Amino acid sequence: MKVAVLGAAGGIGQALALLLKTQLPAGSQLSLYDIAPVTPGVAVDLSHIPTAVDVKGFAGEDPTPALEGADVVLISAGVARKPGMDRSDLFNINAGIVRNLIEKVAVTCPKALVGVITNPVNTTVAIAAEVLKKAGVYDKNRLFGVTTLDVIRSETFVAELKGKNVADVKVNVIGGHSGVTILPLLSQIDGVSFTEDEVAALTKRIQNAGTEVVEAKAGGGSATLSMGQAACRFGLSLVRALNGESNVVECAYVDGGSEHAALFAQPVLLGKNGIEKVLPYGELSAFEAQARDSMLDTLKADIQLGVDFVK
Ligand SMILES: NC(=O)C1=CN([C@@H]2O[C@H](COP(=O)(O)OP(=O)(O)OC[C@H]3O[C@@H](n4cnc5c(N)ncnc54)[C@H](O)[C@@H]3O)[C@@H](O)[C@H]2O)C=CC1
Ligand SMILES: O=C([O-])CC(=O)C(=O)O
Repeated sequence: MKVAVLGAAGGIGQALALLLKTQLPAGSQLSLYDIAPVTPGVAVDLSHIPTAVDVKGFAGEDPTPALEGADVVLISAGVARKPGMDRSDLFNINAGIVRNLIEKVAVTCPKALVGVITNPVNTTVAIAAEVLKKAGVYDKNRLFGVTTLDVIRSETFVAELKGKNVADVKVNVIGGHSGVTILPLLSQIDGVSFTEDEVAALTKRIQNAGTEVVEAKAGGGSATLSMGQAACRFGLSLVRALNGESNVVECAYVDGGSEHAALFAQPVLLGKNGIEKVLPYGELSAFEAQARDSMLDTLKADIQLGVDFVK
């Protein structure tokens, strides 16, 4: 199994690479790529950790050597927010970065499962899909926007608020990955109930959690460590499914035939070819149904921006 991380010298990339080095199954290969010249050194550093995961690092303009033979590609290359910015403000720089990287994926490892972390995810996944279509290698079951951070935040905040063991709290988050498009399905959590005020406040906190980190870091970037953990969880789920494990389910932002938008985050069953089945997200409360419906204009506009960028 070979996992490639693009953007591997960055805040997310290094945290993710560390977690993968310690948690990938024995015999896996970890391939790190970044334009930053330090990247081979990041790989040497990780290679001193005693696990049976082989790490190689690549820098420079061309990601091809890092992508050769990759089964899973996780992309966190690009710029991060500073206070006062929206995720959409990252579009100008990150759109081109994702397009260029996916062009290489399309040529070098078109069958890989690709997880896009780079923001604005609502748009960068649309860009990735269009680039893969143009190259004639698009398989909607193999492309994912990584929204796992919204899931782990929801689980953490709910456990904190309700005094639960976080290991027992499971939350699905649907929609997209920015502001009002992030919709945690709090009404469905087993054994937990909320007042209307709690639902409103908690939903808002989850939607603004990225900004909470950006402001706390005060110009030093956005979530990197929690995102490293989230991306590791998602990447390991892809690996487990590729290895034939059954019942591997994650929420992700996918082209899953949603009635709501061309790309929509919801739970998916993962298998050897990526998405095995898009799962229904279940019944919504009145609050959630209203929130879902009112996010759709924003989500569709974000997607269209990506489609237009490639055309
Ligand atoms: N999906 C999600 O839930 C989240 C997404 N993000 C996004 O992830 C991205 C990365 O964030 P950080 O790691 O904190 O940023 P960072 O600035 O620490 O790292 C980004 C890395 O990308 C590299 N890079 C830039 N252009 C590249 C290219 N063409 N090819 C390869 N590498 C390239 C840089 O050299 C740098 O090492 C941002 O767009 C951020 O908004 C951040 C948190 C959560
Ligand atoms: O908010 C940001 O810019 C980074 C991000 O996507 C998150 O933390 O959810």
